[in-house]
Amino acid sequence: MSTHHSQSNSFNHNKYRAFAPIQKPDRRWPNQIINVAPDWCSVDLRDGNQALIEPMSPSQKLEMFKLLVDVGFKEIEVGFPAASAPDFDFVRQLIEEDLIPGDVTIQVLTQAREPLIARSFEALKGAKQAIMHVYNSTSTVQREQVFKKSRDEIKAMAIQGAKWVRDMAAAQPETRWSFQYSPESFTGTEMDYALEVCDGVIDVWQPSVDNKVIINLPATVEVSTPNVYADQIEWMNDNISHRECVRISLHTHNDRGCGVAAAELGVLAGADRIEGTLLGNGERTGNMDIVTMAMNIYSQGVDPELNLSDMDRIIATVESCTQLAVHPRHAYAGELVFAAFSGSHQDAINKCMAIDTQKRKEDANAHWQVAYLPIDPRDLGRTYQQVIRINSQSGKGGVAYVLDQDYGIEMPRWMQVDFSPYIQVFAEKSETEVGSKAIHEIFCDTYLHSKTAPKIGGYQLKREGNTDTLNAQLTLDKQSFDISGKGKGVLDAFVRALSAKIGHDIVLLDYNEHALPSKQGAQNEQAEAVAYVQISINGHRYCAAAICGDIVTASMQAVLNAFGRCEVVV
Ligand SMILES: CC(=O)SCCNC(=O)CCNC(=O)[C@H](O)C(C)(C)COP(=O)(O)OP(=O)(O)OC[C@H]1O[C@@H](n2cnc3c(N)ncnc32)[C@H](O)[C@@H]1OP(=O)(O)O
Ligand SMILES: CC(C)C(=O)C(=O)O
Ligand SMILES: [Mg+2]
Repeated sequence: MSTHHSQSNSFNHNKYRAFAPIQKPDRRWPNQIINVAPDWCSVDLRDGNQALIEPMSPSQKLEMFKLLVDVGFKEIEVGFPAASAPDFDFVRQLIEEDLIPGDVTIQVLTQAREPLIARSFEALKGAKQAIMHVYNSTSTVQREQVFKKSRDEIKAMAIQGAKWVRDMAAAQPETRWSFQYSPESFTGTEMDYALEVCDGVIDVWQPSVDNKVIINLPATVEVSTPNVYADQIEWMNDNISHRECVRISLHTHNDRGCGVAAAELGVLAGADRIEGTLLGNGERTGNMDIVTMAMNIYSQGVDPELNLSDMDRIIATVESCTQLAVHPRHAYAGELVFAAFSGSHQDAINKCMAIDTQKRKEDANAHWQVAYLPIDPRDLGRTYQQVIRINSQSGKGGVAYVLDQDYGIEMPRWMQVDFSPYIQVFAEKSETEVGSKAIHEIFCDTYLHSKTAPKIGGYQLKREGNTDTLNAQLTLDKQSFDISGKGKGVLDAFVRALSAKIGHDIVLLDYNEHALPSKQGAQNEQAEAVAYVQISINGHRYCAAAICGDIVTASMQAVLNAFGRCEVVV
């Protein structure tokens, strides 16, 4: 019986076949952990570059190279010099202008073709140390359909390539050479055959423990779940000849979205080295993203041996060199990856951050345990502004956090409850994010700048025993009037005086005050204080605040501002 799916030509799963997992009863990698960083090799300037709409210009390449050096890469694939004059010239520039630090080894890629290998050696003339990376495709599909060659013929191509590399390197002894071989499309290659080819190349190069060869096992196209890749790597790790003289390197792509996962599982399976690019630019869906993998390692308390703390520079450089924007949700680097808009997340982040701040005062290495934030955003130069952001999904905690961080306004909880709906209504109406300036303006308009509130002109206070006697002069609409009252404390006396004046009982429900941080850049400026009050008149509650150099005036003005919000007229 035909189904809708089988009738459709354009979306027909029947033309695909499941990837056959390899049988591996002795699988060990699931029980391993990554407790040391692998050796990293950046291929931004080669695999990343060859995938761009417009390959990098010489100045972009140099900018990228400098970034890679500063981040801490010790091995950098700088190009495919036989491909084009700009690729060749860039390698020459690095060598002739002595731009390669002593502890950095450059690497170039070449096909297993004599003229291309010769051109690549020419490009590397005068290099102190270098890796010559030669590849040929070994997969069934490539053998049968692209090269139309038998297994033996493809193996012979690899071995011949290895011999050319060996012999041409011997002719340039001033350079300390390392050799790298990639059975390209390794994951689509029968394992016994991939092993046979790699062993053949190793046999030509005769590595030693002191001069190892690199066998790079690429997932040129990601075709399986990452566990299958890990099985393949573990199998190669167990069976390759002269393992002690070989660095097993991984080079994964991201076709199924698991390039990082495959590389991580491959390291569990015994690999020593990882090739990838910063933020994952590369062929099709990209190369394995080294930023993500290194940060994953970092987040487990292991030194990734790359310094990614200047994430803004990494993003800016990658974007300007590749002309590709970093996705706002890109792991660790995206603009939104540490941002919390939703109220419950903000609440949890706030509470955990408060505890973390205390913990960190005592121990800089205290365990980072902040809900919703797998790592401390400050490690990557991110600020709290990028963490707590306000829109219609936010709650009182987030709004309070923004006012506190940007304006030093530490709203008490009862006022947060009162204030939150004002922001909610604004966010719903504007249908946009509400910035901290707008939040502050709404706070001032709501609580500080009541047009109908009288202003304190002056006051006199006398204390006898426990009783304060207060006379205060108020102004409203250019008219002045006096009020007076007695109470236990200034505020009590003031509230009684005002109640008597208006003929309604005012009940002071809540009161908080604190000093405000001095404004940035202001010198010798008198510190200001803020007072927050909640009063009740005729069963209705009103909140307000006031800011003043004198806390007594601030507290009385806050009561007046709250009073100004009610409908009762003096
Ligand atoms: C998975 C990867 O990323 S591999 C790296 C891929 N990167 C690039 O290709 C970018 C740089 N490449 C180039 O600029 C060009 O391909 C060049 C200059 C290297 C070669 O260009 P051309 O000589 O025109 O050959 P072309 O690229 O079409 O290659 C196809 C030929 O090379 C052969 N070939 C391809 N790869 C290899 C290899 N690794 N080893 C030996 N021969 C190879 C093919 O069988 C084919 O041979 P044929 O012409 O006899 O059919
Ligand atoms: C040249 C090789 C390593 C490559 O880029 C790939 O297979 O993806
Ligand atoms: Mg690749």
